[in-house]
Amino acid sequence: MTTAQQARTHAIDMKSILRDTKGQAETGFSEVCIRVDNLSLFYGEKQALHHINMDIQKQKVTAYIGPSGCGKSTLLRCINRMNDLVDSARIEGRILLDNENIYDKSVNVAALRRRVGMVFQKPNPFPKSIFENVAYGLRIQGINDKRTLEETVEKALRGAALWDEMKDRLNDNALGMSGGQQQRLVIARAIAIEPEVLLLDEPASALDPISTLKIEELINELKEQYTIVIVTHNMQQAARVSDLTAFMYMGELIEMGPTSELFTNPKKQQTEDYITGRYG
Ligand SMILES: Nc1ncnc2c1ncn2[C@@H]1O[C@H](COP(=O)(O)OP(=O)(O)OP(=O)(O)O)[C@@H](O)[C@H]1O
Repeated sequence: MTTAQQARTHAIDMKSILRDTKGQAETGFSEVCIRVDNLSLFYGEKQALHHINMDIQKQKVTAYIGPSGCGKSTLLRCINRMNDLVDSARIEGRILLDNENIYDKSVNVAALRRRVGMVFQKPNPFPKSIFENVAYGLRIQGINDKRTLEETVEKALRGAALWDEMKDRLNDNALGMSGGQQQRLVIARAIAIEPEVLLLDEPASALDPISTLKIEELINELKEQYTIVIVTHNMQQAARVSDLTAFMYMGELIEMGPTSELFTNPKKQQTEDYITGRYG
């Protein structure tokens, strides 16, 4: 197949994914949850994000796509100030969460991270029981009441579609779970403390296709309650799970819009080139 034919086939594939994906057609916008306002980020001298402006809608899934190194994870990590942990990182601009600048000096970063949970590419359960992994966030808040812990763990495991599989194994070590189960456990750990926002950094890239499907189904369910931002390398995945997609290139936000529109009718040539597989 020639490159042009491959690109056309790819575009047709994307259209069928979008057509088959329930709920994708509704582009009704909800309230703004997070406003990224003229955000730039520097690692030392190197500028990794350039004047990003973006609104993230409440209880929608927003996907960040773009070639490797374009700044997707950096931008994601800015939303719960994980970049504070990188000494060389410096930001300019603001990120408003429910209208409050999360970079304001008065902000308590631990409290912010309770409101904005994060799940990484590689599942990172603690070497503890399944129960204690999910209860962890409550315990560090000083909550040790047995009944409260049990209720919360059950609710979080149900929320992460793991309860039925794990209810008889709650005392087993979490490291004995499969990779897909571990990733859902980590999601359960994140939702146990009832954050408002969930940041998912390529949550399925280390998983097999069945576990990936489960994570995608879970994302669809979680958005009823949470605002979700997901970084993904996989455009089909972005098309399947997200309501809105942001395409980034070399630290800039090139285009953002309803996922179905961005994939079928991109406004910028760079977006079109990327989604039709011409680069990246
Ligand atoms: N801790 C760091 N220190 C210095 N530079 C960094 C750091 N983290 C990322 N970068 C650089 O910032 C740029 C953006 O990286 P980032 O990881 O955000 O991109 P990405 O789009 O998520 O990439 P990928 O898809 O490969 O994960 C890259 O040039 C990267 O090398």
